[in-house]
Amino acid sequence: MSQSVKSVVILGAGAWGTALAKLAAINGNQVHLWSRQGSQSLVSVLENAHIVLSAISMQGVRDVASVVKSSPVSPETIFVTATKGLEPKTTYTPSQIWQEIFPNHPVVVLSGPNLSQEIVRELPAATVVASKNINAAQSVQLVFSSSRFRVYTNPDPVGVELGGTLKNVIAIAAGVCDGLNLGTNAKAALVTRGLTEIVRIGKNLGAKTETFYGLSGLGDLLATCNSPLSRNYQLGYQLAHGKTLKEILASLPGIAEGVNTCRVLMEIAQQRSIAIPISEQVYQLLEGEVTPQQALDQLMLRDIKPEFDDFSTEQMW
Ligand SMILES: NC(=O)C1=CN([C@@H]2O[C@H](COP(=O)(O)OP(=O)(O)OC[C@H]3O[C@@H](n4cnc5c(N)ncnc54)[C@H](OP(=O)(O)O)[C@@H]3O)[C@@H](O)[C@H]2O)C=CC1
Ligand SMILES: O=C(CO)COP(=O)(O)O
Repeated sequence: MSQSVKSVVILGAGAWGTALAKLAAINGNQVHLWSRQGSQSLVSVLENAHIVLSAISMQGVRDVASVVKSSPVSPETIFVTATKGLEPKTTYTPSQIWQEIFPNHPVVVLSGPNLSQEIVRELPAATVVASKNINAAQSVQLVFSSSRFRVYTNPDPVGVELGGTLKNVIAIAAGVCDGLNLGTNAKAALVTRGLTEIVRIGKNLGAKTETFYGLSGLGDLLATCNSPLSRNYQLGYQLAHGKTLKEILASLPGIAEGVNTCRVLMEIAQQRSIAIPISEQVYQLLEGEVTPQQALDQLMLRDIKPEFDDFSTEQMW
């Protein structure tokens, strides 16, 4: 694989930004890792950047994107977003925010089963780069692809982004499931029905259903729901052990985006009348309205129904 050296700016020196900076540097790219706490100004690092990748947590995305907007960037710059969240005020995904602020630049979503602690240990992993602009997605693919990180392109940025974002809510439920010792059958049922909720929401928001069965959907759901390295899973696990949300957040290493995402997700589901029973129980649990055991009972005692929403269609999705 050959390519010209690119100037890559990574915004956010948290766990994921640091891991991605390492991956881009492996291929000989010129990488600048920017943090608001560092000494370099944003203006100085953005000069001549081919690729600007944001690994900022959701709450900071619009602020940082607005500051980038007021800095000189090349008209050729590709923006990449690796954030997994939803904006409370607008319900926008991060890529929708970047595209709104930079309407004339290509925006690429990078998302997949990518627990950063495994990636910094140089364990093998795969991810997806998705964009309406296939050339931009391929440029980003070349920057990050290596013998330890396999990068696929995909033409459905919203689907890729929603898979990575919505699975965080199900990962909280999966942590609760394991924390309550409910067993492998329960966990399989939870994750599978969780995927159904993700597909329902995603389809309604214009994503392609098949995207959710790929790496950025099912792949990331499996990784996050089965690993204690996931902050969202950990949060659910500790809730099941009786800790309060406040206590857990105070000791969690980094952000658990599922908490904010769950609130925004509930709003979207209510506005569009979409059934998301598992996510709704996660919401009530986070709000302190139910205990983990009560959430489980509510799910098990729901009205019985067919497995699929519409069995008359030939394709199940
Ligand atoms: N860790 C992982 O395994 C993965 C994480 N992600 C996603 O990547 C995103 C970041 O996650 P992660 O790196 O783990 O989180 P961290 O909590 O480790 O880091 C968050 C980063 O965002 C920065 N930030 C937050 N708000 C602002 C702001 N207003 N202005 C400037 N910088 C800001 C923080 O800066 P500061 O340090 O100065 O506070 C920090 O660099 C999340 O959306 C997460 O879901 C995606 C895939 C894998
Ligand atoms: O998104 C992730 C893995 O793909 C990271 O999950 P957490 O944010 O739950 O740690």
